[in-house]
Amino acid sequence: MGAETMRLQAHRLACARGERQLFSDLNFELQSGEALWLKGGNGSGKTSLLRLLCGLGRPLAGEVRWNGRPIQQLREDYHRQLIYCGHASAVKDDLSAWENVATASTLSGTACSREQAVVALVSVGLGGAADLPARALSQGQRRRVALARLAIDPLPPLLLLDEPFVALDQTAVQSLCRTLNRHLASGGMLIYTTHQAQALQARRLEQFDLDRLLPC
Ligand SMILES: Nc1ncnc2c1ncn2[C@@H]1O[C@H](COP(=O)(O)OP(=O)(O)OP(=O)(O)O)[C@@H](O)[C@H]1O
Repeated sequence: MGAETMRLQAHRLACARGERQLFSDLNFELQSGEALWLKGGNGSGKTSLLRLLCGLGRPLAGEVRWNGRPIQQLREDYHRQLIYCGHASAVKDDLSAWENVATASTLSGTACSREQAVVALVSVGLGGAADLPARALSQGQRRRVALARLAIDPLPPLLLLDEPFVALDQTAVQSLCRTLNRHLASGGMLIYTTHQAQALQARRLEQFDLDRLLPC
């Protein structure tokens, strides 16, 4: 990741879904080694905000900036800087668990062998399912397949994780926390949602509660 200081900024962001405006004038800045915990009740806009931050959604107003430049200008250059792990895990039914991990890693710029993918699956407690087609896995297991990508180094600097701890047992939660803490300690950045506090360590760990934003 290098010693370069990275910076993600949300600048006066406003977001609407359907007829409803979820938030406006939302601002924050995140730098290397820092984490942001997005809090808020169901429907408060956490997923919508993560989608704006990774460029999958367009804000009603304001902009997301990476190292001072709007992400709309950076496009692929920005996408290579991040992993977005959404609610609905992007796992392909026809591929085996290890093929899913290797494909996700390769597509995000880190070549991955079968052996590396299996080691990553072991770290999320799924080593025994490496050769099973994803369609044969439970929702929790599919989630672990998606998260196994995070166990393959090097990771891009920015991780955007929507409810990463859901459906994981205690061992898998601890393993994921270790991975995320390593990422933060090496200068990576993390934005995540969760309804349960986790033992994450960062140079700065901010909480942002979408329920506490002023009504639009
Ligand atoms: N595709 C869509 N079209 C219209 N409205 C949507 C769409 N997706 C989400 N919404 C609405 O936007 C609001 C915020 O949804 P969002 O998924 O961002 O909330 P959340 O905080 O992530 O919720 P949860 O904790 O339940 O995952 C909700 O009221 C939801 O109904």
